[in-house]
Amino acid sequence: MTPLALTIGDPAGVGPELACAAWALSGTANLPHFFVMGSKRVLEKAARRRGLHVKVRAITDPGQAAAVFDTALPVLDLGDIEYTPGQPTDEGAALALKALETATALVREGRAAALVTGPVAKSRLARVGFTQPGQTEFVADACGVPHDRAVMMLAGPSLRVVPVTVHVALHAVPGLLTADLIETRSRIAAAALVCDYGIAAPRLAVAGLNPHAGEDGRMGHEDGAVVAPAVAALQAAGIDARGPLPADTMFHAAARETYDVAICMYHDQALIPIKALDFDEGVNVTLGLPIVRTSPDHGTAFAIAGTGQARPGATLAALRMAGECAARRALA
Ligand SMILES: NC(=O)C1=CN([C@@H]2O[C@H](COP(=O)(O)OP(=O)(O)OC[C@H]3O[C@@H](n4cnc5c(N)ncnc54)[C@H](O)[C@@H]3O)[C@@H](O)[C@H]2O)C=CC1
Ligand SMILES: NCC(=O)COP(=O)(O)O
Repeated sequence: MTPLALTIGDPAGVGPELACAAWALSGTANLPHFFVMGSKRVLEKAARRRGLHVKVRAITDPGQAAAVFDTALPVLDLGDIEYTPGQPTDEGAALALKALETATALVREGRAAALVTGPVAKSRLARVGFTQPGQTEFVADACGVPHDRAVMMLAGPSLRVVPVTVHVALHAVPGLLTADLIETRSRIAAAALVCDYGIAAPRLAVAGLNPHAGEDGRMGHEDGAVVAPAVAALQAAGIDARGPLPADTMFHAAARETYDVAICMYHDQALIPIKALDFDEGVNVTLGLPIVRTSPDHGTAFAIAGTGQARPGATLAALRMAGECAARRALA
């Protein structure tokens, strides 16, 4: 009954209200027990604004969450702040960062079963001392895992995708892509699909970088020079990998049946198809870590925070997936 730790995210975003909505739906959605790392007052205000009757109860230790969860949303309280939905502040970013740091430490210590991070705005966090490109790299650093071995995967009912390069400018992508990076990230993804998702022999579809996967070098050299050698190395290691495949025909329904994960060369090549297909159930999960970490696929959605329009599906899916992966690891 070790609970999951859910961070509140940026208080001005949709994180607090979705934490409350998830608790309110936890019975019907069959969610594992969780507690929020954040602010009792912020959660209470967010629930009220959304018209939810959620009792929020402060706990002092994750071990108390199970006894509280059936009647109230447990929170490890980091204090109150002034906040307005949709209007991010440095104070709010500092609370989000503190929640992330504290929750990550608790999961590392085994006092919470997995980390589920609420949405934060990276540009706001950077103003209060956050040095990493995203929460993925923050958690990797906390676990002592090099950034190239902490692999972002987005998973939904229709598709799983891994972006090999992530939060970098598009013009930098060709220079960053190496056969070694593609192979390393693909191997970590394949291993995680076995351990955390119970897929005995994962099938990897590796996208090309250029249109038509380079069209035999007429539309760019990277597919032949970088992606193809990575796929060959994966195959030589006994991994069921194919590619480089033209990315434009990888994501239609019949194509998706032929693989378990699409290895993509850059952020939008991966995230556009999954957010088009599975936005309301998409989970961002970090593979290759000693702890389980998931997150809803969406961001802070400042424009709709506090309006009641934010849909909770991705948060529910992130909690559920974290619980399932943690349970599978506990049994291994
Ligand atoms: N896991 C995380 O912490 C993530 C954080 N971000 C951050 O979020 C901030 C805003 O990013 P955007 O690109 O605008 O993405 P976003 O996901 O916040 O919003 C994109 C669009 O989707 C809508 N939307 C988002 N979540 C929704 C929900 N639960 N229900 C209904 N509609 C929803 C928004 O209203 C907006 O129209 C950025 O600062 C970015 O860094 C973005 C993605 C993931
Ligand atoms: N586009 C995905 C995203 O922004 C999530 O990043 P992270 O904070 O989970 O590293």
